[in-house]
Amino acid sequence: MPQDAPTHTPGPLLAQIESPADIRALSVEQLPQLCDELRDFIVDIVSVHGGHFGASLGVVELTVALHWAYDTPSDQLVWDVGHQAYGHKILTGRREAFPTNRKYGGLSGFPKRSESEYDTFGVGHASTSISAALGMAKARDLKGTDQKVVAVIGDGSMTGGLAFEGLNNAGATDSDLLVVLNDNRISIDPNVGALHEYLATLSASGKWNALKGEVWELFDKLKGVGGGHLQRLAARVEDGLKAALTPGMLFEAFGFRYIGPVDGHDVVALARQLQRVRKLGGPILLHTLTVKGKGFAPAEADQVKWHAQSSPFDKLTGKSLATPTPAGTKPPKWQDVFGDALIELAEQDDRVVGVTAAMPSGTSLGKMMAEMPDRAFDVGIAEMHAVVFAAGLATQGMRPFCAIYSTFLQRAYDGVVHDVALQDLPVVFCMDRAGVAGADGPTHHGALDVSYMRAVQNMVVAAPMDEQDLRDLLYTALQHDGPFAVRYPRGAATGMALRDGFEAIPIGKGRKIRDGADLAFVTYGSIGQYAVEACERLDADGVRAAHYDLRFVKPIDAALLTEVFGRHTHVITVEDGVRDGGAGSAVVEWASDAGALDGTRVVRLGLPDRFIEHGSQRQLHDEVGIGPDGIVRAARALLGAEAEAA
Ligand SMILES: Cc1ncc(C[n+]2csc(CCOP(=O)(O)OP(=O)(O)O)c2C)c(N)n1
Ligand SMILES: CC(=O)[C@@H](O)[C@H](O)COP(=O)(O)O
Ligand SMILES: [Mg+2]
Repeated sequence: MPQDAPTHTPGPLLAQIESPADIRALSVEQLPQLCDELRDFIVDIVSVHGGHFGASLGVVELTVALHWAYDTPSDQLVWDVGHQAYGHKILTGRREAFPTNRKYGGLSGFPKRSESEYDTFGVGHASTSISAALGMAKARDLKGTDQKVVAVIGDGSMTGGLAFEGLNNAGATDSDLLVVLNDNRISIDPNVGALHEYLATLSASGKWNALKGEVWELFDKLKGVGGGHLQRLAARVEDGLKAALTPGMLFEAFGFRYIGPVDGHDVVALARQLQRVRKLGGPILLHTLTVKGKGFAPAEADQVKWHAQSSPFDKLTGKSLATPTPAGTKPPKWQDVFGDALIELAEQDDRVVGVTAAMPSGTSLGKMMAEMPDRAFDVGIAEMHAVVFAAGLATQGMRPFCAIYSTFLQRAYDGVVHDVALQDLPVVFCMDRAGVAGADGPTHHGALDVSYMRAVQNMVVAAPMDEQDLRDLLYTALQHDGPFAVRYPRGAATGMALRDGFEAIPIGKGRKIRDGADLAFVTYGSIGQYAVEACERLDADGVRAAHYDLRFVKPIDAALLTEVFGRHTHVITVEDGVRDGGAGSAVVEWASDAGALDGTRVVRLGLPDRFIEHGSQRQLHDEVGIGPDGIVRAARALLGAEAEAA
């Protein structure tokens, strides 16, 4: 357990739960107490250590009821996204380790197969649970075993196309599969789309459900009396009425037996319901209604804010316990620089529109949605759709800026290639959370975008070293008549003074940050700030390093690299992304093609060819050697090795 993780005391019943078998030993009447204690424990831990919050509070009863009614880990429980699985982790042998959640070397914030046999499927990205669960169910059928498979998916995650692909496939099979639709009527931000509206009508169908009972009773009576003609007529009317009025008709049409909506906070009723459902066969969808943040008043009142918490808070009032930063001293977040710049661009140019896939707060596109609701679109958790939708907008002369986290854009790669680049459409990919994302870990690191974007024909691929450059690159992208990708990281930018307005940057033009005779750093993106620090530290050693900021990996700045390779025999490239195919590769490929490599040693610093776990961004940068220490070390090693060889 990391050293700085204080211990927390669970309630008496929770303290006895070492595994779900202990939950199953409880009577159903004891479950409410277990839920109360579990909820308190989650609040206790997150109030000190931070993490995702509202979603786990909302599924406390569902989690307890599932582990009570199902025989986990033999029965397979698949969580979608997994940010709501804190209760599951705590109940499945990880209570004592839970204070290490999301910390460097500690538990993962998401279910992870290597962490526990109860984590049946690794998650972090949304909408995968139904497909994965169906795969497990099919494997079971093929192997002739009899375990049950349950997918738990939220209403937001259900807006993803992948979820529908899973439903479509599952509903056409006779495999036993339970999908629990945990409907709390919110995503990270307010949920959107027609499905959201549909679910709202189902949720409101409580009155109909009551009436329905009476209507079906009447039909049963009618069928039991009178002659055959009356019975047949009653049966036909009943079928017709059911088809027309049954809540969940959409899911029934997908081949699922729909049950619900049920109160997801009545743990006793829910546990009994699940016990009954476990005995049924075929694809079933159980629709539970829950409240995100349940039981913690501030989180219920502001569900967007309490989706996750990064700093400590008072566990009674919710008041932040973080040391306040004096006003005006906090550098802006990269995402806000983007969000503000986009509004300015949109004010200047009617063609500018914004697109996000369910991340208005995270990308700060929400600012434009608030100011220009007609020109900024949240399309739901639907990255592929977002990209193709943007492509469609671009065919009609609009200039879409697609703000998508680097990691989530992976899901839309075919749209990037087939729908945007191949048609040379002017879509701007604003790839937020590029580089290591931090506590969310490997599912969320934006590790691959430099490599995957570099490979795409027609694409301009850029990254700002500071926020002035981000603004200017966005402006440059707007002037460009083809696809353009720009990446920037999670967290705070430099805090530099920004000039008014924008300046176009010639496409493919990097810049020299400083001269130096002993070696050259060639950096790509905001990680270049570490090289600035490294240069200062090397100065103190009497090593004079030059520093070049590439800005573009495609097209790459041939003039700048001609200077680098013309003047230096020691070059270190630095990037916050995988080394394979990344900016360093681009530099070496250019030098090789240009015949400029001759005698020059190039060291490429970046993410290695393995998945990087979670921790703070700085811890992870240091781990892989792209923090200031690592850069200085690499420089000394390179120069030292040469000195030794001489
Ligand atoms: C592919 C993908 N896109 C976006 C996200 C970011 N994301 C994480 S949770 C979430 C909202 C999920 O909403 P819902 O399924 O309703 O769960 P809730 O938080 O309401 O419990 C989003 C958009 C993601 N994890 N994966
Ligand atoms: C679970 C999920 O995908 C999001 O909640 C994600 O953790 C948000 O990350 P940021 O905090 O970087 O917006
Ligand atoms: Mg939801």
